[in-house]
Amino acid sequence: MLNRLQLIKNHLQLPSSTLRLSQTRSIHAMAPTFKLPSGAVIPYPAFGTGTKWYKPGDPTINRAVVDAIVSALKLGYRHIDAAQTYGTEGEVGVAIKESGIPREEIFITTKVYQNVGDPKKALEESLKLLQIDYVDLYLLHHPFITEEKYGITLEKAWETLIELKAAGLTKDIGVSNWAVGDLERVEGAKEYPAVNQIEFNPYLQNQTPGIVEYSQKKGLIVEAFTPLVSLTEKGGPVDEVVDKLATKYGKDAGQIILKWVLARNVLPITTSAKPERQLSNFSLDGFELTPEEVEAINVAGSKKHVRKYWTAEYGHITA
Ligand SMILES: NC(=O)C1=CN([C@@H]2O[C@H](COP(=O)(O)OP(=O)(O)OC[C@H]3O[C@@H](n4cnc5c(N)ncnc54)[C@H](O)[C@@H]3O)[C@@H](O)[C@H]2O)C=CC1
Ligand SMILES: O=CCc1c[nH]c2ccccc12
Repeated sequence: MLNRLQLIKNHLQLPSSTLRLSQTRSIHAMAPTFKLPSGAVIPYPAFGTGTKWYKPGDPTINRAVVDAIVSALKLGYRHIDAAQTYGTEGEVGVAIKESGIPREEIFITTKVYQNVGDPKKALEESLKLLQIDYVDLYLLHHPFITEEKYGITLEKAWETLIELKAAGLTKDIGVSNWAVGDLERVEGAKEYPAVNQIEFNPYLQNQTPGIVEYSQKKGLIVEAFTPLVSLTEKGGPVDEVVDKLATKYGKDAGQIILKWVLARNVLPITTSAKPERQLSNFSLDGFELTPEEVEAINVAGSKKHVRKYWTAEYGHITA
């Protein structure tokens, strides 16, 4: 089998069949499994198509975004995190076709934000852009849903996602940026969210008070966006701990942090335009952080608070 560095040099020439996840990830006893109510297991790390790639309201296909997604798929990523609001669902659809990887081998998440007033219409528009007839996971992008602003209540929006799952337009359903109080509002629904995608990293170990423990106790899979903020905003208290561990394990800082996310039983969503980083962020096997090393990052990270998203809504609450 090609070694990973050789892989990076050749990855654009990989045959369209490319690598199968089983070829690129040894099954490690410590590796968490993120199993959904449908029985599907969510691959990780997810490749993000927001943040770096935002183009809201711009329907033109950005080749650089397509190429980045194709590169990630050819390197072995099998989970794409999308959202209607990013404006990049068209690029995801083109990239899946160009990758030559069968659709059923790719776990595709998308989300509804601005047009949450009609989730069915929103999902149908997303499926058209993605060039697929179902998504694997559909999320309410945020909980700030009111009749005044969107013409629908949070509870009704959630019930609509339950209907969309029953109709087969999505295999599983969940939420993003929800706090404990939001989850309590759908406690009595026919189905409960399977996923809560939140901002999570050493500098934000609870996006809102108690949300990680509450979500995991209730059986939700917690997904982490912005896991690498301590790298994108260097100079914080985790740097020394992470750098020492990177040296100890012969890995880069990104791999240490993504491994820390997994050790917290949270699924990381990250992104990069660089194939080398894409490969590095995907290569998370072959080592495990000890509980003491995980705790060292917990403690160091708790000394600094960074929130990048939803500050208008959540402010800078330190959960
Ligand atoms: N549900 C929501 O409200 C949100 C969801 N997301 C999702 O999460 C995805 C990832 O979010 P990000 O903040 O971009 O994640 P992130 O914290 O992984 O940051 C990615 C950035 O880190 C840098 N980077 C990547 N790999 C690196 C490495 N190995 N070493 C050093 N630097 C590295 C690159 O500059 C890259 O743009 C988004 O694309 C989107 O899909 C992001 C924000 C909010
Ligand atoms: O999901 C990404 C974060 C986000 C929060 N608000 C907006 C608005 C438009 C695009 C992305 C986002």
